[in-house]
Amino acid sequence: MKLRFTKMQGAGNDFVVLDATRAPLDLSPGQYRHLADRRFGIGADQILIVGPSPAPGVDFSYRIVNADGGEVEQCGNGARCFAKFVHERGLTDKRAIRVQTLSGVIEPSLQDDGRVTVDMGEPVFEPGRVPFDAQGLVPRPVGDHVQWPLELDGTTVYVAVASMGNPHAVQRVDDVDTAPVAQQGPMIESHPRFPRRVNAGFMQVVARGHIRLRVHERGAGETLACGTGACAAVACGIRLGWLDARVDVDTRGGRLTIEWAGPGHTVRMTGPAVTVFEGEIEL
Ligand SMILES: N[C@H](CCC[C@H](N)C(=O)O)C(=O)O
Repeated sequence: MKLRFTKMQGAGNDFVVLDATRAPLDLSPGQYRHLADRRFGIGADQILIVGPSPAPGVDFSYRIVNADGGEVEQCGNGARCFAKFVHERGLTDKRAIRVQTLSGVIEPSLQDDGRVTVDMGEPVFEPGRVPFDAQGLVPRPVGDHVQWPLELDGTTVYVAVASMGNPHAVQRVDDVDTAPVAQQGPMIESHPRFPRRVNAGFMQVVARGHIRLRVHERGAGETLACGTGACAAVACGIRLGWLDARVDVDTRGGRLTIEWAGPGHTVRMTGPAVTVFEGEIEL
């Protein structure tokens, strides 16, 4: 079958976006993997499937599938690209759009400068809800948060854990450029203490309002940017006492700005969303 798609990127995190607002699309994990394949398919970190409104008061739904074919709960850079997509295709004339995801309703809004701001909801830190199995571990209190020791093949790293709808484990490093992302990323992603696996963040604190971040993503490997990873890193960094309420996050693919006023508040993320090309693929 012929499948029309739109290729988009948000700070270098790239997506194949499929319009399922008029007709349902149900591809297999193998077909999603093929679309994401950078040699035999189109190439992308994630596939986004945009669907019609699932309920009154919500404008659209959108599903996220990682390059490995697994469906996941949330995607921050994808949310910005979703908003640009529905606007550019005339599927809505709203600038603030409510969209249902597996982990709840989020609200991207298009800014005058072309960037998109998304209310990403509240971060969750309770280990059992990340989910992270903290059984038998002694946490290290830092600020008003904790870091957990994670045994990685002989070395111990200390991570803060948080969920933005999807799971994140964030560690502080001196320099992201020399951080062991390639070695530790896959070990953290599949560590047995994360029953749903996890996105592994490596954060360098440049100043209280500025970090550099690399993320080895669950189901996709290291991406040039991870929106939910930036939200999780900043929320943990604020609670650990290292960051202020507004932080510029420099990723390898571009800059995101994250704001969080602390527990009881939602996290707001602002960043770019760009359509690269449209095409059609024979599936
Ligand atoms: N790899 C993530 C999904 C995509 C998140 C990322 N691309 C973002 O911008 O938040 C996970 O398995 O939870």
